[in-house]
Amino acid sequence: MKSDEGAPAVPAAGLGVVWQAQSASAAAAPAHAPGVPLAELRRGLRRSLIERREALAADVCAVASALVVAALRTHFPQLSGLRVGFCWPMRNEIDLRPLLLDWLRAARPGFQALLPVVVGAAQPLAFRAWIPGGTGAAETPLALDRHGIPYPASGDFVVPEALLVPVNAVDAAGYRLGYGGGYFDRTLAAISPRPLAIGIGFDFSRVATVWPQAHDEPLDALVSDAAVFRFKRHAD
Ligand SMILES: Nc1nc2c(c(=O)[nH]1)N(C=O)[C@@H](CNc1ccc(C(=O)N[C@@H](CCC(=O)O)C(=O)O)cc1)CN2
Ligand SMILES: Nc1ncnc2c1ncn2[C@@H]1O[C@H](COP(=O)(O)OP(=O)(O)OP(=O)(O)O)[C@@H](O)[C@H]1O
Repeated sequence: MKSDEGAPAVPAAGLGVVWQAQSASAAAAPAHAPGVPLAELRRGLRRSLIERREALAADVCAVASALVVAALRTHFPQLSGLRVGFCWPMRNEIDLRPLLLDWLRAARPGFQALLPVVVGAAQPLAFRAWIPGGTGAAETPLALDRHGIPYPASGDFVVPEALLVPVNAVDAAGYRLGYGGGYFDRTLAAISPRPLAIGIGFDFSRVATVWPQAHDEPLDALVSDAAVFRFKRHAD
């Protein structure tokens, strides 16, 4: 299969799917250190999991990325025909670029790879198409945003149908912690219809609770290097 050339040899269908109920009660914070403000607990959890990931060796990150890519191919094949937002990896995040590049080369009608554009600190993210070199089409010029992350410097804004959302922590109900900017929560709340939201991260990012807040938007699924988790919606 041409599109898999160069990909590390990992089992494509070896990862199981776990269904988890996303109940209203799961959103109620369970017992925690009495007297410690939730914002502080969330900050501490975010910091410790980012530190754990940043301490990983490059080859560990590469293997985890290959496993996540294999699971996305197997369990979410519909993504290859959608407008898919993903993130340029930073600080040892899972690297999805080889997958998006494969899907660009496959050129299924309707597919676009989109990168976020930070428009403003309290704004939802916008998205622009990413076309890397070597696809035959004009390459998208990248610039660095206020956080030092590459983003497409020009092009129309495009509304994503699915978002591959990096997680620093994710809980049993599908709530996540990012970097504390609130960007993805604002983005998921702003786009209608709501895009399919798939969390992407290391399996050690899974925790019992992130003490979700009123503004937190739950994920539909999480793909880690160990399994695929689907968060079932309960009719509220
Ligand atoms: N690779 C990648 N790109 C992404 C995201 C992401 O999670 N991963 N984002 C996902 O939303 C957006 C960027 N969000 C970010 C939010 C905060 C910081 C940041 O550096 N925050 C400071 C602390 C800020 C504060 O003082 O509160 C830090 O972590 O040091 C970086 C990116 C869009 N691009
Ligand atoms: N829909 C929203 N409307 C207004 N403010 C919001 C919204 N969503 C999040 N925020 C604000 O953003 C701030 C950070 O939120 P939170 O700690 O959940 O970020 P995060 O999910 O870790 O960040 P990110 O999505 O950027 O990775 C909070 O102070 C919150 O009030």
